[in-house]
Amino acid sequence: MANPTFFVIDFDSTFTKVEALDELAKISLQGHPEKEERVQRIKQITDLGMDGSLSVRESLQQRIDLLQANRQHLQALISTLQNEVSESFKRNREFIQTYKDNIYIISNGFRDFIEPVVTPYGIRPDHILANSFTFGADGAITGFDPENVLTGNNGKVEQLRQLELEGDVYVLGDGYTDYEIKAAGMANKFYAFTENVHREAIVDKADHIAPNLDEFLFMHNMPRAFSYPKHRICVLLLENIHPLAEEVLRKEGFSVKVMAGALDEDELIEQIRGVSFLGIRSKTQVTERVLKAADRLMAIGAFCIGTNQIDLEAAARRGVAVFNAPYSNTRSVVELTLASLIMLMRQIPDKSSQMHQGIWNKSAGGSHEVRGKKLGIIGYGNIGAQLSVVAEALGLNVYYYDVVEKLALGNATKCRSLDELLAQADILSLHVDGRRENNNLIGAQEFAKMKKGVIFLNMSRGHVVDIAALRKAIEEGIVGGAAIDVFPYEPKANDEEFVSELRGLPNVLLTPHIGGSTLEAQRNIGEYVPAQITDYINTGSTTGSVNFPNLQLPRLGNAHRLIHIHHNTPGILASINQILASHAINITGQYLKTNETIGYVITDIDKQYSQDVVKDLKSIGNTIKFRVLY
Ligand SMILES: NC(=O)c1ccc[n+]([C@@H]2O[C@H](COP(=O)([O-])OP(=O)(O)OC[C@H]3O[C@@H](n4cnc5c(N)ncnc54)[C@H](O)[C@@H]3O)[C@@H](O)[C@H]2O)c1
Ligand SMILES: O=C(O)[C@H](O)COP(=O)(O)O
Repeated sequence: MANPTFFVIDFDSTFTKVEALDELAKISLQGHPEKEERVQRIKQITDLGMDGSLSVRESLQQRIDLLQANRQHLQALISTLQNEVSESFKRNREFIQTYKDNIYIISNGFRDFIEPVVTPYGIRPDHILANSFTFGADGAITGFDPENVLTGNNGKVEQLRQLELEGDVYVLGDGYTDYEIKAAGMANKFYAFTENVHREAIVDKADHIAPNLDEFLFMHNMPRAFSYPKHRICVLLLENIHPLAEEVLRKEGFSVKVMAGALDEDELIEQIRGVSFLGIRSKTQVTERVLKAADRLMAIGAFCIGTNQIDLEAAARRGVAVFNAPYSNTRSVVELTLASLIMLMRQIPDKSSQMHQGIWNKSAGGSHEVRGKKLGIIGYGNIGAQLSVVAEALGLNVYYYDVVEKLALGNATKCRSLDELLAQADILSLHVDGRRENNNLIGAQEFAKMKKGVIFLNMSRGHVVDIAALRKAIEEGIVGGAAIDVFPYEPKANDEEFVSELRGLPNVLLTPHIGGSTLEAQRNIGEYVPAQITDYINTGSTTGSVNFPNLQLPRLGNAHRLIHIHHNTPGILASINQILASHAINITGQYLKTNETIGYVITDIDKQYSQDVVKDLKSIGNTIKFRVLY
């Protein structure tokens, strides 16, 4: 900053999360018969003072009269306040220490408790301007020093005037008396500090809103704990993601918007602007068009297993990392698959609906045990393999087919081709992933190769099965029963009708894509994906990403981390290092990994460097994204 700049910071509800006199009331009125009424009354008086509806002097005297406090209570108050320092002040000590000669705490509160709270952070005692209590002979607080300029109306303004600061003055506070300083022309700008309280009347008058100290320091490019304030990171969560995800991400400090259903392409294009992290499930299609419109997108979290709904390649090309939750609902799908196949083997869908119509049809006809039957698993990945193990425990003989080499678990038998599997299975269960090549993997030709009366299940993706061919196979008796959980088109939200050729067919169990929809699975996913995303945003770690090279990074020590994402072309690492060398920068750690699409370079460097380095690094050819972390 060119001019000397002075920072005037309020104490109550700004430096600390709480109003000190409210806290003192809780302590001093302990056991008092009117405690609750008095505490409430004191809070009301505090608010009236903050809004500017009551004079400072009246507000102080009325509260002191109600408090009945003494010196001992003050000791307890100081301990409370030391634990209640605002989080963003706690983490930004470096700013306070660097600018200690330019920072003033100006408060209508009392030096008696302010000084022990703020000086450990580096605030100079002579830069604390506040009131002071008067005490009786017995140690009781009787009032305040009436000579102190801060007891009067416009006290903070008067105090500023007396300081005769020469330079720019920025005021950071949550109350009316802080705004008054700017209104009186004694400050260049007033920042409404809303980390602890959001007073509409004050926010309306402010030049800027500072949701925390991080924002203020970011705006002025001053030493700070976070390179980028977290509340500026916008998260959009769609498709009824478990509320735990929202809770975790909010706690992390991000701004979170939640929407219940899925969005179509155009709707998503409208919503995606400004979003840094998008959370979806299986329904929302993240296409190249969506990614093109995403001006700030850093990461996508698929709060499910499948990621075929996302154009992973296009996301990588645009430097957007994608994460999912493998294994998290695997067990849920396995349980539903097993339950469904038993139901179908006993013709329960029909029996149950007959019962609902009042028809008692007790008969063993067409009903079979699963024990000893051949279960054919198509796709022996995480779900297929777990199904294999649990199904064997039920006495099923497991056969499987996978496009990649997979070792058999337990007593399962590997088939060398899909046809080999289709020809012998009594029950066929699909657990392939939703890659494009699997479109209509099972159609008329495949049904024709199956045993007559086969039980057919699809819990993978809707487009993997030709639905018209399945309907025909059911009508012709090739398929003796089917459980279908996924469909080529699925309703966007619960209020949309489900339309399908499969409705009304005998011994067909239709479920609304709920294979992974158990509270256990959704809770796990709600916790797992936000953890991955925050790790990526906070440290650059890409462990578990499905489209970025996977790099697990050490915690950032006393350094800044440069994150460089580029198209995978030769020579980028050399260019990065040339630039760092030309600026004589000390590298404390460096990591590189590439995949077919992108290269990911992490460089930890000493904290002292000129901003030209950042400019130079951003201008390296083939750079996709660059950010600095600390
Ligand atoms: N119904 C639901 O609610 C639900 C829940 C979870 C997962 N799913 C779906 O299930 C799929 C499988 O999940 P997973 O965790 O087991 O995934 P996975 O990636 O571990 O397993 C998929 C397996 O299918 C194999 N495969 C792919 N195409 C094949 C083909 N044409 N023929 C034979 N094998 C093929 C792969 O090689 C892989 O081994 C997910 O991709 C998702 O689409 C659905
Ligand atoms: O891929 C998955 O995990 C499943 O298809 C479940 O998707 P959902 O979260 O949309 O139910």
